[in-house]
Amino acid sequence: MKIGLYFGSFNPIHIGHLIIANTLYDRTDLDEVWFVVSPQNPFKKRQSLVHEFDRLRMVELAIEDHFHFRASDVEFRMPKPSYTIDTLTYLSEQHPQHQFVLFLGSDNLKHFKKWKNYEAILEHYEILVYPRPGDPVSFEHPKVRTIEAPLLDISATFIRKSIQEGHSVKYLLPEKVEEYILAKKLYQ
Ligand SMILES: Nc1ncnc2c1ncn2[C@@H]1O[C@H](COP(=O)(O)OP(=O)(O)OP(=O)(O)O)[C@@H](O)[C@H]1O
Ligand SMILES: O=C(O)c1ccc[n+]([C@@H]2O[C@H](COP(=O)([O-])O)[C@@H](O)[C@H]2O)c1
Repeated sequence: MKIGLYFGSFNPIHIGHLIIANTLYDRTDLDEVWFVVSPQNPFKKRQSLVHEFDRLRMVELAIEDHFHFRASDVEFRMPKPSYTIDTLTYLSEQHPQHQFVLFLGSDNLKHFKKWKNYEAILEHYEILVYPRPGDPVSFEHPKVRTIEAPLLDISATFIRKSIQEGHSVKYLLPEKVEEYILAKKLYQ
C-alpha cells in the first residue's frame, strides 16, 4: 500500500490538519494516511506541550470516522527529539510491503535543509507539499510535489491561547477533541 505520513506535534490536532490530510488523500493515489504524533519536535520548545498520550488520544478521536486514516505512536518508543529520517527508516524496515510518502507543510519546507539527513529523505521518499498561509512554496526538486489545498490560517498556537484566555474554540476542532480538552482541563 501507499501510505502518506503526516508528522506533527498535534498539540492539539485541529481542522486545519484534517482538511489538509483529506485533501492530500483525495487528490493523490494514497491508500491510507497515518498521523504520526511526535513527542518532541527537534526545533520546538516543550513549553505548553501536553502529554504525548493526550495528543495521540485527540488524534484518534479526530479521525475515528475516517476509514483510511490511522494514528501512529511509533515515535513514542524512539529516541527524542523525534528526527523524521529515523522514523521513516524504521517504518520502512518494519513494513517493507508499504511505500511511504511524506507530507510537508510549506512552513516546514522553509527550514527543511536544516533537518537531520534531509538529503536522505529526498533520495528515498516522495514528498507531498501543501501550502500554509505566509509561506509560499519555494523548493524545487523532482521528488517534491505541491498539492493544491485550501489555505487555512488556523494553528494549534491560536487554539491553545484562546483556551487559556477563556475563549471558545468551537468549530476549530472536532467536537470530540474539544470535549476531551475541556474534560481533562488541557491548556488552561
Ligand atoms: N492550518 C494549517 N494549514 C496547513 N498546514 C498546517 C496547518 N496547521 C498545521 N499545519 C501543518 O501540520 C503540521 C503539524 O502541525 P503542528 O502540530 O505543528 O500544528 P500547528 O498548528 O502548526 O502547531 P503550533 O501552532 O503549535 O506550531 C505542521 O508541519 C504544519 O505544517
Ligand atoms: O528530522 C528533523 O530534523 C526534524 C526537524 C524539525 C521537525 N521535524 C518533524 O516535523 C514534524 C512537524 O512538527 P510540528 O511540531 O511542526 O508539528 C514533527 O514530526 C517533527 O519531529 C523533524
